[in-house]
Order: sequence, then structure tokens, then C-alpha cells
Amino acid sequence: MAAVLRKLIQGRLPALAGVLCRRSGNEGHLFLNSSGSTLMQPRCGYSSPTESVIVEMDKATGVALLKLNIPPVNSLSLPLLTELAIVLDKLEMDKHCRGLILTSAVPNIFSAGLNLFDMMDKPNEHYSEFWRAVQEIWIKLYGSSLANIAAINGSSPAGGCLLALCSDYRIMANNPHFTIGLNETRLGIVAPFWFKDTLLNTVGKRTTEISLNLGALYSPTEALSLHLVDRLVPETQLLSAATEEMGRWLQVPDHARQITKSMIRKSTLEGLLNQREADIKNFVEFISRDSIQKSLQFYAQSLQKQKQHIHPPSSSCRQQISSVTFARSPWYSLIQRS
Ligand SMILES: CC/C=C\CC(=O)SCCNC(=O)CCNC(=O)[C@H](O)C(C)(C)COP(=O)(O)OP(=O)(O)OC[C@H]1O[C@@H](n2cnc3c(N)ncnc32)[C@H](O)[C@@H]1OP(=O)(O)O
Repeated sequence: MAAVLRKLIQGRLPALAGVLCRRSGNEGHLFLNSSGSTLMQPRCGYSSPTESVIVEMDKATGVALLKLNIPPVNSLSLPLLTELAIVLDKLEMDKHCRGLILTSAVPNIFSAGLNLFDMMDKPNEHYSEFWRAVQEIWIKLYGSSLANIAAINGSSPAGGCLLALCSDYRIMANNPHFTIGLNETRLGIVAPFWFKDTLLNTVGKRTTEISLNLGALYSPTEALSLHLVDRLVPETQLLSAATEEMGRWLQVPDHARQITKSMIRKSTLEGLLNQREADIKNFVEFISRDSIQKSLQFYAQSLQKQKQHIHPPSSSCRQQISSVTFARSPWYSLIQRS
């Protein structure tokens, strides 16, 4: 226990360390706009479609509701990741904040994962900066001292699934059109070891093997049966269920829960913290390969093509089709052969 605390103080687990140096915090609503500036709003609520990360702080309970708000699909672009990192730091340092509920303000989508265009046709410096930002979010969320519940109100592939996996508890809207999973192999890319470890810690080795190798995307019912999510509720009850669940987590004294969480997640976090630069180098080397760039371009185009071929293209219908047809498309065969 003493060693864990010492490491926290030394800053080896920066997010968890936040608990030891909480400062007087923010109150009311905290918003970050797309330029990265923070706006404090009174509790009476404020919503603007241009805000990319919205936080509504319940001062009475100390629970922050964080909504990703980048239509159409909450893809995790470099600006969004940067903004999210700032917000998470602020919440971590806010001594009034004890819990975080992560959800989406975009209907039917939790997050489409990493922004494909941040990984395509860019200089290596961009890939490097982007990957550092992805790492940063994982470190902050997986190592957060806050009780963290994901209210998954839409599809959540790849990096979107990773965000949810960082939570302490996942509740998903029971809509059969939604899918969740680490589908990286379907794009011809490989989930990095810390994505794999996060899944492994949640669902165990056998399910991780099958899920990652196949790049499987699961319906909510399947995800529940694999313990990828902890509970399903009707969409209309998602936030109330998450709030109620948060109550259960906040009944436990913070310090006991935080040290326990740290004890369980510390070695996984250190796996990346000890080799961040090497991991960035690997990513840049991998993503900049011609073959990988071609795969990503093909995948991005296939998203567009579905729109052109399926008519009329209702959003929920496309989601259902996408999870089935990618596995059978000529593009997928191409990946399988390469
Ligand atoms: C090394 C580690 C790496 C990676 C981890 C990752 O996270 S890689 C990203 C993997 N993500 C995916 O495979 C998700 C792809 N998207 C989808 O399957 C669907 O878009 C989704 C999320 C189910 C939503 O379907 P819906 O029918 O509602 O929307 P549509 O497909 O029409 O998409 C709307 C527009 O958004 C664009 N888009 C979708 N996903 C991404 C993305 N990840 N990054 C960037 N842009 C994305 C899509 O092309 C559409 O664009 P538009 O210009 O409007 O045609």
C-alpha cells in the first residue's frame, strides 16, 4: 500500500495521483469549446451544438455528467482528445467531484473510435502527436481516481469501446442496432497491447482472443453475456440507471475505493507508462506503411459507399448492415489476404 501511494506521489500514475493533490474545484457547468477554452456556466444549464465536450456538474452529489458532442459520430480527433484531456484534468483536480458519468450527446452513437482522418495521409509528426493524445486519454481515464460509469447510448466501435472499457462500470442502452467491440483487425490495423490489456482485464483471455482476432462487434445482448458491459437498460432509463449505479459506488469511502482501483489497474497502466515513447514509435512506423494507409483509405471509402448504395439510408439500418457486411466485403478479403 505504501509503495502504491509513493508511486502516486512520484507522479508515475498521474491521474490517480490527482486524488492526493485535489485543489479547490470548479462548480456549476464546465464547457470546453472547439478552440479549447473553458467556459464556466451556472448550474441552470446551457447547451450549444458547437460545444464538443459538455460537463454538467451536480454540486449536491459531486457527480459530473460528461457528454461527447461532436456530430456526426463523436470520432476521437486530435482536437477532441486534447479538449477531453483538459476536462478530465479539471475534474480530477476538483475536490468536489467524486464521480464521472461518460456518455454521448449524439443520438445513437457513443463514439466511432479514433478519427480515421487523423491516421491517414498525414506527416509522421502528426501521427506521433495524435498517438500521444490517445495514450493520454487512456492513462487519464483508466487511471482516474473518480468513480467512472459509462452510459453507452449508441454504437461504440474500437476507440469508442476503449473509452467505455476504462470505466468502472458499463451500462448500455438495449437497442439491437447498437454495436460495441474492438474491431481494429477489420480495418487491417492491430489494437495496441494496452487496448488488448484493457479488454483482457474486463472479459478474460478467451473472449479477448476471439474478439480481437475477429475484430468482433457485439450487440448489447451479446456484450452483456461476455461481460463487456455490466447491465442493459431501455434507452430512456440509461441516465437514471447510471446515476443510481453511481450512488452505489459513492457509498464506498473514496480513499478505500481509489487505492483498491489503483492496486488492480496499476500494473496495466505501468505497462504503457514505462514505454510510451516506444509505443508512439511503433504506432508511427505501423500507421505510415503504404499497405496500412491503403487499408484505411479503403475502409473510409467503404463507409462512404454504403451511404451511396443503401437506399434509403436510415442511420440505424446502416449500423446494422455495417456490422455484417464489412466481414464479407471484397475489402475485408483483401485484408485477409495481405
Ligand atoms: C491502432 C489503433 C487504432 C484504432 C482504433 C480506432 O478507433 S480506428 C476507428 C474505428 N472505427 C470504426 O470502425 C467505426 C466506423 N464507423 C462506423 O462503423 C459507423 O460510422 C458508425 C459509428 C456505426 C455510425 O454509423 P452511421 O450510419 O450512423 O454513420 P455513418 O457511417 O454514415 O458515418 C457518418 C459520417 O462519419 C464518418 N465516420 C464514421 N466513423 C468515423 C471515424 N472513426 N473517423 C472519422 N470519420 C468517421 C463517416 O465516414 C461519415 O462521413 P460522411 O462524410 O458524412 O459520409
